[in-house]
Amino acid sequence: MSRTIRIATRKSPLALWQAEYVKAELERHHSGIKVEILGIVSKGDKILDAPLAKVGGKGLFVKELEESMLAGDADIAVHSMKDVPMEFPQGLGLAVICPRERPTDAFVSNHYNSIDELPEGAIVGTSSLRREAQIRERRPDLKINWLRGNVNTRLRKLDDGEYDAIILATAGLLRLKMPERIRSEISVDVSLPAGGQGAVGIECRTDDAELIALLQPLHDQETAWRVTAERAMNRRLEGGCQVPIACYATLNDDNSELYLRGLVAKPDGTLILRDEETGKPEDAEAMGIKVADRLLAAGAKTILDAIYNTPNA
Ligand SMILES: NCc1[nH]cc(CCC(=O)O)c1CC(=O)O
Repeated sequence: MSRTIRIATRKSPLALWQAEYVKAELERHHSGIKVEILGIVSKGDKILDAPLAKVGGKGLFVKELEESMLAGDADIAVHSMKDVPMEFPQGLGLAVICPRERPTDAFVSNHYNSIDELPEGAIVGTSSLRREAQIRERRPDLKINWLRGNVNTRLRKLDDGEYDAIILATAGLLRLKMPERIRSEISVDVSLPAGGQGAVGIECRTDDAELIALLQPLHDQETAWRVTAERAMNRRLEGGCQVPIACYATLNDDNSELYLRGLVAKPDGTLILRDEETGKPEDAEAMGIKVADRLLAAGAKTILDAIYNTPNA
């Protein structure tokens, strides 16, 4: 088939890696198609000194890519599933979820090997309330400082000595070919990942059946079941990646059982509500909702309302 597929992407190194990955996979599966990458500079990439919520919120990056597809300038957008909002605009939808990279958080430091090795009062950089809460629960003595920017910027700030350690997604460091930066992978028992972390999704117009068919070989059903459960939980809790919510699902060896763990935390780590559910992969969505509802009943709503009502969040 001779068709050109245009990929809209942010121009950060990670976003470009994801776009190049999808381009290579599409070319591998379909000889004869052309794939072009259309880099879009986002407002969120230009304004780095303000909390993301103030520049337009968690969905800002995605919205600009969606506009280019709706305008007909691009055919697909490639997203990190962790950053994709729960609802899609009219006419757009998620066509494919690609195989997941390692979903863990990574401990990155030039002096220490793990959270437990950090000396008392050490400074840890992260701007994820999810990571902050879980670190504080384990190590209330540590100082957690704000850290934004793309992966390279964050690493430079670490190297400049502003932090004793920083926390980044393992997947990002592996994709950017910096495995040596990972001093240790943080166990999911210590830092439960964000919903969708490590997975890449492809969004396109829902009326483009030919394109959706071309994308199908990139789909990974195991990742899709896991991410579906995680996102269902997030959706019920109305959480994006700017809230202290973690959710992580795994499959057993023969894919007969899906195991979902979730938590909602006070950012200061003094209260972390945890819940879990086991079920059939086909019931992923219902499992996510069930865990979320139990967390809400246990007090998650009070925690989340307090965060949404904090002016600087
Ligand atoms: N919040 C930003 C973000 N969104 C996706 C990744 C990379 C890993 C992934 O695809 O989940 C990262 C970087 C990070 O959290 O360190």
